[in-house]
Amino acid sequence: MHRTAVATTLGKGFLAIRKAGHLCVATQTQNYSDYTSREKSMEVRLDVLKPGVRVLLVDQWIETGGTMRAAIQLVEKLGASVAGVAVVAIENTEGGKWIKENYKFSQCVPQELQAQIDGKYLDSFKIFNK
Ligand SMILES: O=P(O)(O)OC[C@H]1O[C@H](OP(=O)(O)OP(=O)(O)O)[C@H](O)[C@@H]1O
Ligand SMILES: Nc1ncnc2[nH]cnc12
Repeated sequence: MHRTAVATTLGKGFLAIRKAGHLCVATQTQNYSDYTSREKSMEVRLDVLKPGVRVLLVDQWIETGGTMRAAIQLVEKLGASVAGVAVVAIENTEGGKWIKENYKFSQCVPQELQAQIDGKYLDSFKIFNK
């Protein structure tokens, strides 16, 4: 949902990378595994990403980094380039660190809340226990 808001705010086009099997046009597929350790595939239509196209990858959360790394591979396999990675939250994992070290990166969560993100529990959730 927020991906489309980001595209609109930046005045750029939006392209969805989807769970495999949902698109009815020719696609490029990328296999990957995420925090569930299950084998998954994502895909993107073939006719948009090409050399010269710059892509800002947007997602809510990076845990192992498997999903974002697969999206990066998909974009790069088609010859486009990753302009940056923007997420709401990123965990301080090996995969998370790799993304931050290798790509222009932005997250919404401030540094002082990082320990809560890594613990997967925000103090603000406590209000729901009242
Ligand atoms: O870094 P990783 O270990 O790969 O995990 C991150 C992915 O997991 C979450 O998606 P989720 O599986 O909850 O699916 P959804 O947000 O599309 O419902 C999140 O939005 C990322 O896409
Ligand atoms: N949206 C999310 N919230 C918490 N942990 C996650 N791990 C992967 N995605 C997540």
